[in-house]
Amino acid sequence: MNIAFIAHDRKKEEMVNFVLAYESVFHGHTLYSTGTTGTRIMEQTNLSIHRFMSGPLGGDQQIGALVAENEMDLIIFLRDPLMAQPHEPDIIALLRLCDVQGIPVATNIATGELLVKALERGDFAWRELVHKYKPGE
Ligand SMILES: O=C(CO)COP(=O)(O)O
Repeated sequence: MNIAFIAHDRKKEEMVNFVLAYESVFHGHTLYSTGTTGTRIMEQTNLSIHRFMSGPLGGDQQIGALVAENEMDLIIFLRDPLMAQPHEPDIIALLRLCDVQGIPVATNIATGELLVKALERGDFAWRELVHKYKPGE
């Protein structure tokens, strides 16, 4: 599965702890992130992550491009609901595209945990079919 991690600054520690807790589940998947989030996770885990640009510089949009192509299977996006972000339009656009494609996206740790347990259980197998039967391929 293609999985993306994104966390706003005051949520980065929570993200690192979350990924550490489920590191064994994430091994074997293809991992993506925005720039700083990925750096922080890689510093503290043994996971290899493809890092896009930092969020304010376009990283959310780069992940959004994969969502638009229906390539992303799961997104954990720990947003900071108490701080305005300069790139708020990019964030809204990413979440909109997730709704367009029906991509599971967690915006807080509680939902993230449920989705990772579902991933572990094999509940995401339907996404294999999405990849297999993509229109035009
Ligand atoms: O701003 C972000 C998401 O909107 C996250 O970007 P960074 O991971 O580069 O901090």
